[in-house]
Amino acid sequence: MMDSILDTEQMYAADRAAIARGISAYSLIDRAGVAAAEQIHVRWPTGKILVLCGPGNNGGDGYRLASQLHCWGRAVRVMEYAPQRARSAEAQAHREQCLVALEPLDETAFEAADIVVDALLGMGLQRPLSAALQTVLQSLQASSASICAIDVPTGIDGNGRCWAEAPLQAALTITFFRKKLAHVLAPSRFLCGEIKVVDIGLCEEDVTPPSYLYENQPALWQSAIPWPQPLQHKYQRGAALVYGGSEMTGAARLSALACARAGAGATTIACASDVWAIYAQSMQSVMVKRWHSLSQAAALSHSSTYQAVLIGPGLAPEPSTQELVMRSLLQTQVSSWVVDAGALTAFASQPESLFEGIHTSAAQVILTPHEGEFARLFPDLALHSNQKNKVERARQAAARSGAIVLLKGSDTVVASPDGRAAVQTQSSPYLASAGSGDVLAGMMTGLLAQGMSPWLAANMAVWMHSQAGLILGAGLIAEDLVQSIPTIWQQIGRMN
Ligand SMILES: NC(=O)C1=CN([C@@H]2O[C@H](COP(=O)(O)OP(=O)(O)OC[C@H]3O[C@@H](n4cnc5c(N)ncnc54)[C@H](O)[C@@H]3O)[C@@H](O)[C@H]2O)[C@@H](O)CC1
Ligand SMILES: Nc1ncnc2c1ncn2[C@@H]1O[C@H](COP(=O)(O)OP(=O)(O)O)[C@@H](O)[C@H]1O
Ligand SMILES: [K+]
Repeated sequence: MMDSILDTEQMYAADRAAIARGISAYSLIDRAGVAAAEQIHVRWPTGKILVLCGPGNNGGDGYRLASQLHCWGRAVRVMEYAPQRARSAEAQAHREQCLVALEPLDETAFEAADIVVDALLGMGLQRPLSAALQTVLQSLQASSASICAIDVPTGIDGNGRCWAEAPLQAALTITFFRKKLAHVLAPSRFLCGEIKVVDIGLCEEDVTPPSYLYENQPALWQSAIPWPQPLQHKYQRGAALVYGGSEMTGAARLSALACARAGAGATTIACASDVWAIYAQSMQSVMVKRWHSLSQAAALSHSSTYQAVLIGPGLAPEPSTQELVMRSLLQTQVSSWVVDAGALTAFASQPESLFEGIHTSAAQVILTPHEGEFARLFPDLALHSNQKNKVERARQAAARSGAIVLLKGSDTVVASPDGRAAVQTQSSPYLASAGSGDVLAGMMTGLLAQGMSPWLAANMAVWMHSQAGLILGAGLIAEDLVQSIPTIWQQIGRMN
């Protein structure tokens, strides 16, 4: 079973479940403090340590880890923020037992420390930081000390919401039991630096109901990889259809090549007859089929010739695209569909009709919007009009549309209507390049054509795409992503 990712509420609930089965709240802080001290000692074996303790249980962890580091002979100072504030009994107990002298917070001391441990505020943050605390964070950031955050860098809560003008940027973040949303979603993930998850005695059974949110890692889809079988011919490996546009013909070509390299045995581009020559001249392994009318185009996906269809890359966001999507999808016999780009924007004025089509269709659909396309289909769930986090927004969109929603970005989220969701946490900003999304959609279609379930194909494609971005790095263009797919397959092959 994969480790799940928790939101703040789920973490507090897991805490309560662990306490109910006999681990005391005092010992949770005890374990957290000792485990964090170990990590700090290993990462920075020498140097003067300053621990900043806040008024909550995050501060409780700070007192405990300071004592532990002191026992190991480290030079440690402890400074308190809001010491007079009422705290939990267990945080108070750890404060009283602290083996290091408690000093008032003094910003001039930051520069003298080699390592500053931020145990000011943790995931329980609920309101904007006071101006005084923001100033403390600013002087800490300006100092030359290495910053180690306990649970989360002060200024962001467990769900990744930012409550500070300038939250702290840590070099290392030590968190407990499981990663929280703040550790996987952008931009908070980038404030954490390296992230270490340590054990404090909680177990997956303490998370009830289960979170169903995971990091997108090979363990999620590895056992379902469609390796070709010795006796298969190309159509048994899987056939895919990619609808090509009439103006931006490059998009569908990139998608089709990525689809073929992802392993579809036969990939076909379908396009209007007047642009057939453009496609036919430039494609070799990919077949090109021409249609003369919209009904002919739609009919191509009414038979079971193909196992997967991709519609959208390079298609104009206009009524004819909307009509093509509806007419092809409603009567399709192809089980898996990817709807992307122009085919998403075509429904901007009436997203409900797309969702109705998806609910009515026999196909399983993956929608692959970036935030802009997402805002057109789900305006109330858009980034700046909804306070909810990206996982929640994608989950609601999936439930509403009946499709798997793959919401792109530096923290791509895949959410299924059944509630499962996954976040891609390792990626490359060089993927922000024209045509990169077309390659992603194509790879997904290739995996679907080979019979992978939409949930797994979506996640595997996102992972492969990110991996290609990480390997290629600076200078990559979408064509390179296509070229690198065999290397990614070799990498996956070596994992097995
Ligand atoms: N299983 C767990 O979740 C465990 C959590 N532990 C620690 O406990 C922390 C959570 O503890 P708490 O719930 O006490 O929360 P925090 O320590 O994060 O802080 C909450 C406290 O700060 C106050 N506060 C909230 N927003 C504020 C603001 N903007 N300015 C000033 N004060 C503010 C609150 O009134 C409360 O007193 C975690 O981050 C973690 O470090 C560990 O002790 C052990 C186990
Ligand atoms: N800053 C970033 N870091 C990592 N990946 C990114 C970043 N920005 C975009 N991407 C990825 O690059 C791809 C871009 O897709 P899309 O926006 O559809 O572009 P296009 O339409 O030009 O192909 C998506 O897979 C997205 O997740
Ligand atoms: K903290």
